[in-house]
Amino acid sequence: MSAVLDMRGVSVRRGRKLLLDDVTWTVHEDQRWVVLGANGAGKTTLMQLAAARMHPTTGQVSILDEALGTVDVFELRPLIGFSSNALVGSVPPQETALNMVVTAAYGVTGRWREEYERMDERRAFELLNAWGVGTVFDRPFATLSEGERKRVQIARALMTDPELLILDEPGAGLDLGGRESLVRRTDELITSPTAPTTILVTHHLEEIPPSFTHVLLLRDGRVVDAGPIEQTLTSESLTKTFDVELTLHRRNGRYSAFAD
Ligand SMILES: Nc1ncnc2c1ncn2[C@@H]1O[C@H](COP(=O)(O)OP(=O)(O)OP(=O)(O)O)[C@@H](O)[C@H]1O
Repeated sequence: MSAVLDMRGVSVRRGRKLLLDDVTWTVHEDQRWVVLGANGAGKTTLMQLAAARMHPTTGQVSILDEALGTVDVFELRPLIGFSSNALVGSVPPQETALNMVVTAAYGVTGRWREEYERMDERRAFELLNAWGVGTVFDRPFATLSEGERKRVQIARALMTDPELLILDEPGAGLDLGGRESLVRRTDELITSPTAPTTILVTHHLEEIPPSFTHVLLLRDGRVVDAGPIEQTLTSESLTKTFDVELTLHRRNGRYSAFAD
């Protein structure tokens, strides 16, 4: 089984603050991971490393068999689909939904841009349609609802047909129907034969699609536990992670937790 992502003794320091502390984590090709942790636990920092957007202060990160620090990250990034709110700040006000998706391809096809443009646009449009936002393709991204933006961001993350897909809080700000539809679509996506290896960051257990196989629990930059979801996601591990007495409930492959 080959490792898509491998972190060994990874720490990230900013000033006096240790954002990640001695994290060791391996993600294999056929696995789908959920990352859970309280606000400020280090989840987004961990995803920035996994998406080759940041280097560790100490330790080794290897993505798709390339060691960070020895590889051109601009060659690596198109292989990684990254959906994160961190991206939204850099979107020009008039950028349309279609362009949000199509520009993700330029890293791969920029050299042949003139010839590939129509093909790229077609693919982007198909992805928008697949995620239920085909009708807003010509609207400025900035004017879309939160739910529509989330779907456009996922379509963008899939544009380059990535080998690793990272969804950082894709359900944040969605209403109940939007969340359920996202869970269903994500589940369909990741159980398809051509699905990329997927990592999902969430604050809400209800957002975990049933087909996720593994969980990593993070607290204060350290790994509390990591492993197969059925054994690792327990009332005890959640209580340790969130520092609140929690009881885990599981029904039809979906999860929820409540304070005692
Ligand atoms: N450049 C920085 N300098 C100092 N501290 C930072 C810096 N960037 C992030 N932090 C801190 O590192 C910690 C981890 O941040 P991170 O965004 O990774 O957490 P998170 O688990 O994603 O949180 P949330 O769930 O609230 O999004 C936070 O306490 C944050 O304030």
